[in-house]
Amino acid sequence: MNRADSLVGRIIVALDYPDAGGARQLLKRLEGIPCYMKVGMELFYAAGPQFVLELKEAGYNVFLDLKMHDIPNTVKGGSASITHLGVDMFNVHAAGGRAMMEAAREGVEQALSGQPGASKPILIGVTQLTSTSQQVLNEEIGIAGSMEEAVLRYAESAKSAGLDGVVASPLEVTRIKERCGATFVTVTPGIRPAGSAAGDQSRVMTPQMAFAQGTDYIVIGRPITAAEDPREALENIVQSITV
Ligand SMILES: O=c1ccn([C@@H]2O[C@H](COP(=O)(O)O)[C@@H](O)[C@H]2O)c(=O)[nH]1
Repeated sequence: MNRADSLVGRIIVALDYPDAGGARQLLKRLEGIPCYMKVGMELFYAAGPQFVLELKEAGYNVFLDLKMHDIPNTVKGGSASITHLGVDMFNVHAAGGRAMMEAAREGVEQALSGQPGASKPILIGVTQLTSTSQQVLNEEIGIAGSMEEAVLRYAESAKSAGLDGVVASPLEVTRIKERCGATFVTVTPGIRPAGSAAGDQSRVMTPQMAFAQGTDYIVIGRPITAAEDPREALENIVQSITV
């Protein structure tokens, strides 16, 4: 496998569509490119577990981005159900606290104990959404201090609960790795190729810079899905990170 191939597998394309039909059209255009696929709330609530299974049958690695945030017992059950689906990665909100994150991990373990040979999904905690700015964090959400401190607190909490990593912006990756270790996985949305609109994202970086910071996975939606030619947009991103 060359460098470009291995990096493509670390690009997660956000399939933010209102139905399976829209997502299938994009998959057709990206056919043969072995990137990760992300199913979030919009698509999952419309197309359900069946679409996740379809992606798995087509051979994709799948990140199920449902950001669970509920009482520990409920999250444990949700986590077990998601693990039964056979996804490769899923997440919970770190804001749910340590007991909730531990329950998520227990849900995974419980599901795997009934499925010998099944592979363990990467379980990650959402720190601060990449749409959240420093001002919103302090003035609306009411968390004092810097964004970096807030993200690092959640990252440490996720690590102590036994999670595999976190979702954060690429701006925080270096400090997360310093604090939680190089193998603690970072998954970073808020990715914008040079010249593309930030939209509702606040903490953004280019794909090339994000990988240079040491991120493990980048998540990209609209710069690909809203492009006139999504395949060309993805190929340009791949080229930008391999030069
Ligand atoms: O902090 C977070 C957590 C998740 N996301 C998700 O990533 C994609 C980003 O899409 P773009 O179109 O590239 O902005 C989207 O599915 C979000 O739900 C995030 O952006 N930030």
